[in-house]
Amino acid sequence: MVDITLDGLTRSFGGMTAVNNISETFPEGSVTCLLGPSGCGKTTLMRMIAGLETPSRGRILFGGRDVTALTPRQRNVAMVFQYPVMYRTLTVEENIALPLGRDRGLSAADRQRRVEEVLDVLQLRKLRRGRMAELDIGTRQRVAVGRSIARRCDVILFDEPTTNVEVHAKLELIRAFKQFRQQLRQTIIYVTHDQTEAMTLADQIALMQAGVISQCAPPRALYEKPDSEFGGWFLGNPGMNFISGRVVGTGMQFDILPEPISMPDAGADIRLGIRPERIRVALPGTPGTLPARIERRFITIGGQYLLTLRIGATVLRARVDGALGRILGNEAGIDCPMQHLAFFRNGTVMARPPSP
Ligand SMILES: Nc1ncnc2c1ncn2[C@@H]1O[C@H](COP(=O)(O)OP(=O)(O)OP(=O)(O)O)[C@@H](O)[C@H]1O
Repeated sequence: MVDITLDGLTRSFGGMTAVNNISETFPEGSVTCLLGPSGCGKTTLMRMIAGLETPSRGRILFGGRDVTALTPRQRNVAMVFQYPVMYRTLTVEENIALPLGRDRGLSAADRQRRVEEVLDVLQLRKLRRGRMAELDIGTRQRVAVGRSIARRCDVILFDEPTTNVEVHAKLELIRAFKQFRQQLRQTIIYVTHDQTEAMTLADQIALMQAGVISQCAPPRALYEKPDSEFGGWFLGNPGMNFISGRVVGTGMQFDILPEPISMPDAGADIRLGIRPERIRVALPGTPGTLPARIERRFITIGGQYLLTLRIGATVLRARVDGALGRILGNEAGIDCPMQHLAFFRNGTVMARPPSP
């Protein structure tokens, strides 16, 4: 097992910088998801780690060894792409075994043992004699994963492997991924723009924006304590609410709070953030709540309601369970508990948030 260190890694294309001076370490045996909006540099970063793209500046180290100048094979990495690269006329078993043939150090018995192990872990045993051409894309992708893990590389890189897979096969693939993760602890980098996938699979998420990693943290920590408004907005469906306030004396007044907050360095550049599910919504007039108008509502797949609320000049979104959502009219009472508030100055979380 190796950890992966990026040291000032940069890649420019002409005047455009796709990856900008990234320094980060991904621990050995962990799954790191590179997550971010389209064009933020995820694929370019992954291709550099793979050895398919040459950095303009900076170094890549595997377990402390500088691999920047090495080819993908010399780096001992395996890759799984959006479109699995397969030999369509070969069987599942033959496809998994193929890359093992290049390993001269493996005996025929060892090779077979590895294939059997992969067939078990990915639940492909029944399909072992099936030809690739006959399989759906989700199963083909599972075989591609099998090929990558059979080689026992130090590092496996996944580039949006579930993008073209239909939803049921996708769940199957994710289940298989988690299964082999428990058994073989290789270091994995997984590129995705699907936050649910990242939250499910990752030990840590490297959230990218415009060529940099804006935050790298375990999924829960990233969700609960984003470093930036970008993190609060990008994660969550819908993302965090951001609310501007008014400076009053030595504090700030926000429409969603009953009292001004004392803040010696108050300023219009400060915004308050709260996640939709952290807002307590109650029947109008409930003690401890402020009156809010319900402007819109719709029911979500899980049966919850997503409400658009107005309170003074502030509009925010909140989630409520179905039972309450059904009986609410046009008014509600809301309470935004202090422990669920985040404060941002110019888009960056404040190191010392104010207290009430
Ligand atoms: N070979 C290239 N030549 C020129 N520009 C490139 C090249 N490869 C990537 N870029 C640019 O670099 C930026 C980052 O691209 P990249 O594919 O890494 O982003 P991404 O986050 O993977 O996006 P997506 O989620 O859409 O795949 C984009 O603006 C892209 O147009």
